[in-house]
Amino acid sequence: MSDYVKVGTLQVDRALYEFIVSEALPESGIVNEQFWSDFESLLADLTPLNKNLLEKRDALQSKLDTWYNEHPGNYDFKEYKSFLQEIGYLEPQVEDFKITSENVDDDISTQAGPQLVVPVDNARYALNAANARYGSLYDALYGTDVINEEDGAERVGGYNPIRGEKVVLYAKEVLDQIAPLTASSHKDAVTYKVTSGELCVTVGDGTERTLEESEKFKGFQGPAEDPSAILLENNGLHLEIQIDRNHPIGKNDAAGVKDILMESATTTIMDCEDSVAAVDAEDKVRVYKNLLGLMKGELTSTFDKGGKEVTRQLQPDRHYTNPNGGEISLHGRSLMFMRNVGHLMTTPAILDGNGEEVPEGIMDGVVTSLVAKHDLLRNSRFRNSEKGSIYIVKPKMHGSKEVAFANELFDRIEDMLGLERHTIKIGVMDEERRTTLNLKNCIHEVKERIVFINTGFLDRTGDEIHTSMAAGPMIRKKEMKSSTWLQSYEQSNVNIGLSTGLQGRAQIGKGMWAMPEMMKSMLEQKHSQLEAGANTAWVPSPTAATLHALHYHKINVKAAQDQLLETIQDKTDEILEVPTALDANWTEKEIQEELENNAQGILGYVVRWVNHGVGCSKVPDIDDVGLMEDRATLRISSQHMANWLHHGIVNEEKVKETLRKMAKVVDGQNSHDPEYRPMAPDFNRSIAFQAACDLIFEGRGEPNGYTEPILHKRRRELKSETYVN
Ligand SMILES: CC(=O)SCCNC(=O)CCNC(=O)[C@H](O)C(C)(C)COP(=O)(O)OP(=O)(O)OC[C@H]1O[C@@H](n2cnc3c(N)ncnc32)[C@H](O)[C@@H]1OP(=O)(O)O
Ligand SMILES: O=CC(=O)O
Ligand SMILES: [Mg+2]
Repeated sequence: MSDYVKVGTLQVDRALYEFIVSEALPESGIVNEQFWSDFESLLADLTPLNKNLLEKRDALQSKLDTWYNEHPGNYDFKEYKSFLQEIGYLEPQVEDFKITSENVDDDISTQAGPQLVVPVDNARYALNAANARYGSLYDALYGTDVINEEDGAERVGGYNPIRGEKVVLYAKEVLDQIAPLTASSHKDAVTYKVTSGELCVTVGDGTERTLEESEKFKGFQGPAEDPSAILLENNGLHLEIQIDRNHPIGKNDAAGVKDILMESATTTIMDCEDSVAAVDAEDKVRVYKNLLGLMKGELTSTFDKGGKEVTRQLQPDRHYTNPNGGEISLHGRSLMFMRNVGHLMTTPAILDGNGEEVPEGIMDGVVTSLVAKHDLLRNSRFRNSEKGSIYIVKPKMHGSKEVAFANELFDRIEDMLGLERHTIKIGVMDEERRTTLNLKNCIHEVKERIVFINTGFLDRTGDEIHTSMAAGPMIRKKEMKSSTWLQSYEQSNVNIGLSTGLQGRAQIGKGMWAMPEMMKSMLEQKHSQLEAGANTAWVPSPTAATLHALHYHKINVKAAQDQLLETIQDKTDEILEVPTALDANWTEKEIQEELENNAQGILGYVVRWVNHGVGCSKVPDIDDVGLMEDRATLRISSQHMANWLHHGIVNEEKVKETLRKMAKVVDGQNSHDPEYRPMAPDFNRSIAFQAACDLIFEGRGEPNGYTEPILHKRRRELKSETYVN
């Protein structure tokens, strides 16, 4: 139960108050009384603006619903577009301009590489993510389906040398592609050494080879004649050949190579948003504490792994001798962004003078910036930003006024925390339809602090369904990825990013690979995001980051972007193509399959969210493929079901029956967990099951189809029940 401390007119939950006063404020250069009084005025000034923006969202949605209802079936496109202009949904476009963001770390501005996302409330995972700047290629290959299990190469039990051999072969082929040797293969190497500043590789017949492009050799560790590590660089990404003839793998390798370490997650998003379940002050403090620990370099996590106690902490930087005998050091950790929540939710962690919950996005902005100020003040043994910037990702904004509001919030936070103007950088998620359509204007509002745009296609799909809910039944979920609106949205995002000068200053990012176990498919497909002009793209795990890094070695993103700059076109009309299936003639089997797949994903995710407070889960779909589910994927599934219900493709009874059936399946999938509370057979008593029902049956009326309001309400209900019992 909440216990509030009165500070001025604010009431601050004691847990949050104590965290701020005793952990976040000391050494930040900010005085307690001043902090709270500035926070109070900031809230007083900005809360009404935040509310107005949310009202505007609802007003526009209501106009859209009315319009679609008045224009059933195939409407006149020109008329539709004029209507969107009239209501201000399509904004008049600003004049051409270029962004001017300064003090952006190279990891963002010029280095192309994978972007990892991690729920920051999980310290073990968050530390793993921060440390995922470098990852073992051998482990990534051995542990995933990239290497097949044929001919005795199964992934079972202890180390399988047949599999190991395949891994080494694959990895050496990677080396041959990234840093080829003159007239030889790395497979033939027997020694690596450094002679007169050059990498010298002796092959099987005793001949000496070197790199085809000698400038790719950047450094080494250990003695030049017998190095323990060789550092290479290609397309701005590093990799390290690790040599140890006493190591179980190295001793069986002719050149003593024990592993190839790949520079992997160049940047990481420490997520406070869709992969996190944080519904009250207790939860928010857990999130903020981990962030503070990361920024002060003090976070540790101790856990049991394979029967052994392991303590994880941040990795130090990496040091090498350069070819000329000098020293070089490289970041040992991924550059961290912090994803704040959007403008929608309020939080009971602070109540304002009227006793009302304050906007959670404002609180996140203030507290995460305060926490990150410790990095700028060098209150840590490590640096996150060498350039003295704070990186915040702002999700779920609709249109340029909402981006302008985020800009104003950041200005105010900078004033409050004594930071220079534009110290706080912004990553703008292009994941709502109104932002996609007005992206140029959105970027313009933050042109001095923007450091990324990213196509969050998952939320964006949810918003596509919700916005045009009344237009008709939507195409099936799996068809969305190839639909016109989505493809044009992806292209338009890159076009606008390039034409507003993001190249060389900021990231143009693409979305999540949501099948964490399908790494072979990822390797086969995710390079297309780079070819489409992205210099970063999201991955769900460190292993995926290491494998995705291979794409950046193959593709020179800057060259791809330069080519795309030649062919920029306006895509507005295509983006406006609503993905309805007005003539659909689905069979009963297809309809049931769609329902069951959506229901399984919803229930599998929601049960862990509501009952266990887990915001991101791997949930099997009906084909038994484990999918990364977070609030954005939940938004899609629940809105899709709500849409088919609304248009009579399915009826309420059928949906309920499917939910009950799939709840039993999900219970079965979780039966190994002693903490798990089954949803069946007493469905009415399961708060998680009720939450899933609400998300579907009330989905049409939820603001922009977001799932947060229902999830928060139901999780709080469960928490209060647990405290009472
Ligand atoms: C639409 C959007 O907004 S997408 C952005 C939000 N989504 C995310 O952030 C996805 C992040 N990924 C995850 O949370 C997880 O990978 C999941 C939930 C998908 C799968 O988790 P699990 O089932 O626990 O994974 P699995 O058992 O295969 O692997 C666990 C190991 O991988 C590590 N791991 C998995 N994901 C991550 C991650 N994102 N960052 C760091 N480490 C990770 C864990 O630390 C653990 O290793 P450890 O034992 O050494 O600590
Ligand atoms: O946040 C990412 C998305 O796809 O949504
Ligand atoms: Mg999103």
